[in-house]
Amino acid sequence: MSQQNVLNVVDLTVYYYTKRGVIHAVEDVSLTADKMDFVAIVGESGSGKSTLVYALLNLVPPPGRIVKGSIFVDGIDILRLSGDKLRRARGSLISMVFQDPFTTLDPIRRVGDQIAEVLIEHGISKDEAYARVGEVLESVGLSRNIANAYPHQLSGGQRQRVSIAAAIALNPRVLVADEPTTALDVIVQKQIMDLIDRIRLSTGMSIILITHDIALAVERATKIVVMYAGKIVEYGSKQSIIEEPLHPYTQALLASVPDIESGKWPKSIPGTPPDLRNPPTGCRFHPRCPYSSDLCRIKQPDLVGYGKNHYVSCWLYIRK
Ligand SMILES: Nc1ncnc2c1ncn2[C@@H]1O[C@H](COP(=O)(O)OP(=O)(O)OP(=O)(O)O)[C@@H](O)[C@H]1O
Ligand code: NI
Repeated sequence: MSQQNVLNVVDLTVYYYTKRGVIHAVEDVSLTADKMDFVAIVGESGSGKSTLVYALLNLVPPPGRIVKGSIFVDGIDILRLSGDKLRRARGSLISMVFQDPFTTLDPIRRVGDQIAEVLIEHGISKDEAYARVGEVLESVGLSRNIANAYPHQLSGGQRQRVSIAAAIALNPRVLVADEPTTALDVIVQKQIMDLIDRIRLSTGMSIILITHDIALAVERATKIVVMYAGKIVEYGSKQSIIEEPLHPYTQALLASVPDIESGKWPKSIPGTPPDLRNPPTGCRFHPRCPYSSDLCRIKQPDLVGYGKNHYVSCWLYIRK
């Protein structure tokens, strides 16, 4: 992996230690993002997508714990930081936009004060912070006057723009977003995605976005990460993944995208995702895989390179 990667995740493993057992939510995940990359993380519910991105900011809630791994942003390992250093890294190196802006915005404070506070905490003077608030609100397509509004006076789309403004106010290298548009209607969803893309292209920020919407990933991403049961099963440039999906799970996911032109119904993937307290042996997808063999039941396949910028974890592609 080159030194130039803005984000470099190495062997990240995150478990939840619940009373009913240890949930293997993210296991040995490695991935990279370059400047201006738009990485879409896809996979069924419960596959570990949110756990992975919360870990990127060292924000996994208890009873979750990062068991091992490194997360380098610009060469700095976020997981080796604590206290003030960690707080400063959040926001200036990597920051996050959540699904529901109500969870991040304080309902009883003006939005401008909330954005300014983030800047002041990072050592910026009050005057400079308020000047930056106006600027960053405009950069997300809002008027400067919005600074005086309270969150409830804004529409859902405006609120999400405010949280994006707060997240990018310190010009982080990486912007992480966990399904940032699911609470919004379709037209506003597109506007917010256009905004995120514009920010990426104008600042060079890397975007890491979780989505349930495969069509959105196909439309916007430069890289696609496919997660299944806490593991990356396939990962690569968007082009290579859609032109030549290798993993049977990726093939099934892409086949589940409704084909509007042909009027075909989407195919759902037979079976259900496994219980991560006791994941299947070998390849975690083997119980649902139409191609599974004895080897798949016994031994976990490594994530191996297949062509340029394309990695897959499947025995079908490993010379035995
Ligand atoms: N706070 C928590 N305590 C215990 N287990 C958790 C917690 N958060 C997530 N998990 C478990 O970790 C696994 C991965 O969950 P995660 O939320 O990361 O998946 P996801 O891919 O983001 O799912 P979704 O698409 O539904 O948002 C699941 O088995 C889930 O039940
Ligand atoms: Ni999630």
